[in-house]
Amino acid sequence: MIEVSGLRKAFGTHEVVHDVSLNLRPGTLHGLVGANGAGKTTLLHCLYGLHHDYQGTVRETTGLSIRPCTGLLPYEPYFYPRLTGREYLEFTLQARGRALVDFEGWNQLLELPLDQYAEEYSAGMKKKLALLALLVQPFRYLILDEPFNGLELNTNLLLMEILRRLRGQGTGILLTSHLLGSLTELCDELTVLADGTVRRRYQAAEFGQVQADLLDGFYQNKLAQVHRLLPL
Ligand SMILES: Nc1ncnc2c1ncn2[C@@H]1O[C@H](COP(=O)(O)OP(=O)(O)OP(=O)(O)O)[C@@H](O)[C@H]1O
Repeated sequence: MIEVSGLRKAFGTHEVVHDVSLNLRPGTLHGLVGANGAGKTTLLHCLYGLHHDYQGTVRETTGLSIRPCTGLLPYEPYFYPRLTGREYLEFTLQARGRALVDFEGWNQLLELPLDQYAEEYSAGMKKKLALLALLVQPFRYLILDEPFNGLELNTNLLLMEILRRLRGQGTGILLTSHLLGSLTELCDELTVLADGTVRRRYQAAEFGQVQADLLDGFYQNKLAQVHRLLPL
């Protein structure tokens, strides 16, 4: 299991993650929700080791080093210029010292033009390529930052089934999304972040309360403001 304990992360003097603790267990789907700027991406980057200058601990409890057994889907995947989709996939395998595999089975699902330059893909195609690079190799953990964002409806439904299957095979998956319905349909556990702290955790049996907790007070205040700005 990946265990995060007492995590604090600042950019300069601005602390954006304050004393966050959470666990990611193998064979579970753990959703992370929170407003824009709540600290979700920063937390994921600390877990994956993209930030090292944090306080607290992030560890795999069996002693594994996290990065080699974990795949990260970044919020905005970046691709080197003049690299085709296929070359990018080959590069990601080689970078981890893995043998090349046949991509076609997975690409029958995502239907990418693998021989075109990845930098020329649409935003949704780039997201699919970054996902494909994770799906063609085995990982004990996956960290997915907004995996559904920008994907067409069919692919989102496929992705949900793929994530359920990976969970069934024992993968521990931590994902962020602003699509609450997708998270409550998919996840075993939700953590709500607000202003860099854990506001509340929910187990699946409690998911019915999440929408009311997250939205009702916020939405009623904003709705009153809309009515003030646009009186009928
Ligand atoms: N490189 C950086 N330098 C300075 N501040 C940063 C940096 N990255 C993030 N922040 C700040 O950290 C806070 C948390 O940002 P973060 O991207 O983690 O939020 P988020 O919850 O993922 O938001 P969103 O839902 O909009 O993606 C924000 O106030 C943001 O401005």
